[in-house]
Amino acid sequence: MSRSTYTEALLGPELYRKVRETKILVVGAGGIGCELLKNLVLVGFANIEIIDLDTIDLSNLNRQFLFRKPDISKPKALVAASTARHFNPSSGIEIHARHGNVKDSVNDLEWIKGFGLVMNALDNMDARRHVNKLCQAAKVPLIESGTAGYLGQVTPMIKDETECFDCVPKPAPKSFPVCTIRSTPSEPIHCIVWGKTYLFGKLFGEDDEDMDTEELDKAKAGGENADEIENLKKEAAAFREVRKNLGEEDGPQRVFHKVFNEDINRLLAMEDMWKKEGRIKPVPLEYEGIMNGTFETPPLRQAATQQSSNGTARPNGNNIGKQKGLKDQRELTLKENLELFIDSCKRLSARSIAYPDIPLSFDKDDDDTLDFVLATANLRATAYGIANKTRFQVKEMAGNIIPAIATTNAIIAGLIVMQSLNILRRLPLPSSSAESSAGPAIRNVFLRTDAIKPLGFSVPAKADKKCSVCRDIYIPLKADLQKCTLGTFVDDIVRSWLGKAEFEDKDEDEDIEWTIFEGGRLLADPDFDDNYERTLDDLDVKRGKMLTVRDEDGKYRPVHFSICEADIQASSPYSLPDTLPFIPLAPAAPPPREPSEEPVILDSLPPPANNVSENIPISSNTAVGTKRSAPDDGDVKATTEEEQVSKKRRVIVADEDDDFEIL
Ligand SMILES: Nc1ncnc2c1ncn2[C@@H]1O[C@H](COP(=O)(O)OP(=O)(O)OP(=O)(O)O)[C@@H](O)[C@H]1O
Ligand SMILES: [Zn+2]
Repeated sequence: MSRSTYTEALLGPELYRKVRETKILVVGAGGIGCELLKNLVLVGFANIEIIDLDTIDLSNLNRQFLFRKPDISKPKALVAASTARHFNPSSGIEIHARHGNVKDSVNDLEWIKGFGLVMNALDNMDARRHVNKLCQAAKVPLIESGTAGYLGQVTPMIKDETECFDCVPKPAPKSFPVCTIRSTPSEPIHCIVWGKTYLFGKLFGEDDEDMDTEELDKAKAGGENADEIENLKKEAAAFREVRKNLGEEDGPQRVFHKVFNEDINRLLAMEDMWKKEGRIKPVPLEYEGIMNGTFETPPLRQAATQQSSNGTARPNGNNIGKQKGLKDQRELTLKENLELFIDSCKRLSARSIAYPDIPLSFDKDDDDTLDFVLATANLRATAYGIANKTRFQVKEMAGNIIPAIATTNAIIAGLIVMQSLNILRRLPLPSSSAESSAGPAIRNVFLRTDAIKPLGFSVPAKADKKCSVCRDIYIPLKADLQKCTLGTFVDDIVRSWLGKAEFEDKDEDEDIEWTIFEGGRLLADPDFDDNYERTLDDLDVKRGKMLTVRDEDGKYRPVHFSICEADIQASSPYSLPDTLPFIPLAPAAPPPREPSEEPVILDSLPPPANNVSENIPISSNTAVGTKRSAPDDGDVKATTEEEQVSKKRRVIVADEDDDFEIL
């Protein structure tokens, strides 16, 4: 009896053949990816490609069971494949492992079309969106998944049948007004964000004066207190001074004095600022007093508001330090925080001096950076009468950690395989030319903390008609980029070829005018043909990118020509599909976006370590509101596609990078 006898009997010969023949792509070899790969191999999937950009870290070993200690620093995808292969040695399984970014240009539309089914096991929005777009463009079914602590989710996404990843608007990640962070914190998280994104950056990160000024000017324009903003500008200039002296013996002590004493005194001098209801004045910290135990710790703000404005002084924290328990889970005394501040400053400044060209950045797993943020946040919290946090808590909050639980990942990986079988039932055998059939219903599956019914199911929603990802038109364009000019693209491909396509509700004499974009760049429009002579290569339109074609009136859905590897046999510099697309009408333009209530936001935290859940919004690692416009490039108009479109239509179109979430 062979190893596959039972599986074959269970699935039936036809489904089992599909399992053997369908080419599967797994994106991510982390917590879910490792479990998934192991399951796929055990079920008998025989043609798998797995891609991951990362190498194995010690912290992965507690839940990514395809890895062992000697594998640390090796590429995840390669090790995962070589371990998993042995689980089913007799079955002729092929696992093609790739160490790389799924967003690399070689992973183009033609590449993704080579798969029968794609499974995401990712941890960030950016990559999820990218794979979603590729799958929608190529019409390849995608199973999206994620976990967050005890919660998890599996969501099949099938073109024209279910919503796609981008159909659902994503909530913006938590952000805070700049003045709350810089001048008037009221919660521990405000102090942590300040230590991690502001003070850390000022002392050890990239010193970007322009960005700083720009941020503060924006805050002022957005209505924040003008005096306060001027004050913050002075403070930023003073930082440049202390940063220079950080390496000296008393450098950290001078930073302490500036930040926790001088700057606080300066803020206190701004009487108006403290008149606002609910604001509690901070207390400047004193180095000598803390060190010799004479400094009187300010009362906690709850106590201060409940009692008189004088409040009751907190004990000096000397008893706190004697608490029992794990080292990381006990609260430090004020003196310990100060000592840790000085010590971590020294460690970090030694690193900065040793490698002056490499700006440091916060990493929850880097003890020096975590110690600095811990001490800084607690010192600031003390000055403002805010409760202190333990090292464990600061790590969790600063690292935006949602605990990754191996069992949750394992359950979700199992559910992905169950859904993949449902999808395979309706797909034709790769070796047959039949159309896909209406197979069993596919379901979104949720793992939740309900002891009676831990699994929930829902029928996937239909695609949102307005979704700019799954409702647009995608066309593979195999092009010799050194030969194909933009003029050829506009005249031969857009006007002649696409012009012959069927357009919904098009009048016979309607003459469509086109605008061409690549990502955020406007390359051509009816009044702008300066780039016509340039080749696509010269315009940096490379494999994996898309040339987007929009009609001037915004009547039709945009058409994206996805650049694929040139067909070497073709005599022409480009080749197109045999059939012309049908171009539907665009949905009505969205209403102008309301200005946000909080004019200036400070991006706070990086993406969480793990994935998704039913109710927990999880942010991307792309910075809030940043536009990835290309560098100015000759005649190319370096402006965003959205800006151009919105100018033309006088409609403000939401930048998709502003919206993150996860489902
Ligand atoms: N663009 C990408 N291309 C390929 N792989 C990616 C991409 N983005 C993320 N990944 C991979 O997806 C996997 C997600 O796994 P997981 O959520 O368990 O994260 P992790 O990095 O292993 O763990 P942790 O974040 O907790 O340290 C990671 O191995 C990561 O390298
Ligand atoms: Zn969609």
